Formats: sequence, C-alpha cells, structure tokens
Amino acid sequence: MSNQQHIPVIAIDGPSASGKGTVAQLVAKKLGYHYLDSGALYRIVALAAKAQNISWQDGLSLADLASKLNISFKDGEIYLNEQNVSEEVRTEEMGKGASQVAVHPALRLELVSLQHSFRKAPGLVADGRDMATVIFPDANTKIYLTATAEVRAERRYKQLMSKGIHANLADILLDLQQRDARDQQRTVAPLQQAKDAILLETSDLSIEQAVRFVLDQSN
Ligand SMILES: Nc1ncnc2c1ncn2[C@@H]1O[C@H](COP(=O)(O)OP(=O)(O)OP(=O)(O)O)[C@@H](O)[C@H]1O
Ligand SMILES: Nc1ccn([C@H]2C[C@H](O)[C@@H](COP(=O)(O)O)O2)c(=O)n1
Repeated sequence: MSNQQHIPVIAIDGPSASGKGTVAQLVAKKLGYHYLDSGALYRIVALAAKAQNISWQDGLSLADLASKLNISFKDGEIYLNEQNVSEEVRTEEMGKGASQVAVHPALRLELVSLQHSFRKAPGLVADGRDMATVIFPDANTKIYLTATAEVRAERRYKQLMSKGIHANLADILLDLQQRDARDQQRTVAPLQQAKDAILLETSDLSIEQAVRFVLDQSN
C-alpha cells in the first residue's frame, strides 16, 4: 500500500453540466476534504496551447507543454504560472478545447501524478470523467452523477445567463451532445460509469438532495 492509499477518496464522474463540480465542492466543504477539479487541468492545457499556438490535435506537444506548466489552485481560484486564469478556463471555448486535448493518451499520462498529488489527509473529493475508473480506482465512494441532456443544457443556459453571457439553448444542447460523444467514444479513459459506481440521476433532484445522497453513501 502506498503512503497515500489509506486516505479516503470520493470520486464523482459524469457528463458536462450534470452538476458534479457543484456537488463535489459542497461535499468537500462539508467533510473538510480537499477538492480536485480534474477538468480544470485539461482546460488549462487547452488555454496554454492556444496561447502558444500548439494545436489541440498534437498530443505529444500537448504532453510536453503540460510537463512544463506551473498549475496551482488557491481559495477556489485557478492559477497558471502564477496568473489567475479562473475565468478564462471556464469559457465554452475552453470546455470544447479541453474535450479535444483530453483524447490524447500522452497528455492524460502526463497529468496522472499531478492528480494523485491532491490525495491528502483528511480526504479528497475528485470530479471528472475518469476519477473512479483510472485515476483513483481504489476510491472508497464512487458516484456517477448525471442528468438528461435537456436538463443539463437548461442548467448550463441558466448558469451562463446568470454571468451575463448571452447563450442559445439549442446551441448549448448541441454542444453538450457533441462533447458527451467525444468524451464517451475516445479510446483512452472514456467517460463511463465504473462497474462499482453508484448512479445518481439528478434531473429531478435539487443540489441539496444530490449532496445529501453523496454524503449518505460515503458514511
Ligand atoms: N441538482 C441540481 N439542480 C439544479 N441545478 C443544478 C443541480 N446541480 C447543479 N446545478 C447547476 O447546474 C450548473 C452546472 O453545474 P456544474 O458546473 O457543477 O456542472 P459540471 O458537471 O461540473 O460541469 P462541467 O463538467 O462542464 O464543469 C450550475 O449552475 C449548478 O448550480
Ligand atoms: N477527468 C477528466 C476531466 C475532464 N476531461 C475533459 C473532458 C471534458 O469535456 C473536458 C472539460 O471538463 P469539465 O471542466 O467540463 O469537467 O475535459 C477528461 O477527459 N477527464
């Protein structure tokens, strides 16, 4: 057993805009655990690649780039080379870019040890696409959090509007479906429910109910 394996992990995977980030952060806060937003890592790589004119299709250059990035998280903010990039990485463009860079095995491999380093006492809540299947296969609690594409599109639409970003519901639904397909169909670490994960369908649940469900499973 490595020296980190006794530290509990709650792994929450699921498709875009299902609410996994919101639920994972609230569960982490409630338990006093650390939080890993693994999607942010792929978003940062997409952002840095764009800034350096590296193609999102060039897996080896992306892996090399990732090995040189200085990524840190502090008080819920995301820093790249000491610069706060929280807003830039959360754009729809970087969401799509992250999904594209994430298909490359070399890049995924490069990001493994960084993700493992978040496993610190007293525990970790990690959200993403392959937390339960690849990164923390020994997680104590595994949740596959989802909702219908229509409900997720509606949630994303409201989220964007609340930030004052104009959005079109039909376009959001189409983007979500394309992103789901790419994340589910890639050859390495595709988005899927781990065999030992518990399904949490949140289409008819409030955020509070979803958080309660995860806390109950982790007791
Ligand atoms: N159960 C719920 N009921 C209603 N709204 C929800 C629920 N869960 C999350 N939301 C809202 O849906 C929006 C998307 O949630 P969130 O960003 O957590 O999703 P995500 O799965 O982490 O998305 P992404 O993978 O794209 O980062 C947020 O505005 C959040 O407040
Ligand atoms: N563990 C992960 C996390 C994220 N990705 C990719 C696929 C997603 O579409 C994209 C953005 O993630 P989000 O911030 O929306 O959670 O990043 C992945 O492949 N594996």
